[in-house]
Amino acid sequence: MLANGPVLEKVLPPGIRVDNLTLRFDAHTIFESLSFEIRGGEFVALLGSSGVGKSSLLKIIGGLAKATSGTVIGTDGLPIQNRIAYMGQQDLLFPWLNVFENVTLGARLRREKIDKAWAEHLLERVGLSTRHKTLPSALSGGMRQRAAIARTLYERRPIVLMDEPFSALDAITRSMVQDLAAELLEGRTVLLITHDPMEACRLGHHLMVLSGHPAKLGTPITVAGKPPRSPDDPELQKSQGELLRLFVENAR
Ligand SMILES: Nc1ncnc2c1ncn2[C@@H]1O[C@H](COP(=O)(O)OP(=O)(O)OP(=O)(O)O)[C@@H](O)[C@H]1O
Repeated sequence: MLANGPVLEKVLPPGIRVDNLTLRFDAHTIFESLSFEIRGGEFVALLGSSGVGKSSLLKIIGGLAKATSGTVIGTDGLPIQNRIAYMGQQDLLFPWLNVFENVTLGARLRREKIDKAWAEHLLERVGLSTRHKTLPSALSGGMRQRAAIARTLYERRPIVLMDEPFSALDAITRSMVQDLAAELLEGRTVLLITHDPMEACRLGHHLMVLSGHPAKLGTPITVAGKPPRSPDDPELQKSQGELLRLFVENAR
């Protein structure tokens, strides 16, 4: 703080408050009375076996699907749907738009001026600087995913929801893009679905595991230290061990 100068306060984004959320498809209850809170500015990784209900939960939080009952609201008491950037499992790139046009699509739809420098910076950071004019059909699966990540980051929303965003990337690119996400999403409220315990422990402040039928959330695991953690960080390894033990217990 500068003496007699302005106090530079960091404005925290809103967190997410989920209260008594229940989801049923016919007689099948996916989860029941799920309640939890993600504090503003925290990066939470959500894990759990396939089909347990992770994507459904993320879509409900993002306002893309309806819960049977329960509420989702910002920790500031206001709705969050218009403050979210959402990246789903499918990259949803528009096939007739090139990479640059896809990344800046949100601005186009809102009829805003396009921040060309920001889009170019992101495309460079995800390794697509020579692909601005390429159509999605001419990209590999990993490239498409990187374009979708750039599009999500372009939005600069206070809350970011991501469903397995790095799954199609090779190990080296994945590590590079994880570093980029940790850097650019620092200070935002993030909920990331991943099947990769290492990824969760590299990036998350807290880890939540959804398990059982109907699914419940266990006590969150807190990972000490600042993301992105190096793979040989003892805190990462400790949390990864804790997570794997939990998976084994849940499978019994
Ligand atoms: N629209 C729907 N109608 C009926 N059942 C559905 C619908 N959407 C999801 N389900 C069911 O809800 C359950 C949870 O699905 P969901 O996609 O949320 O799981 P997940 O944990 O994200 O799985 P994965 O890790 O494989 O992506 C599954 O049994 C799925 O078949």
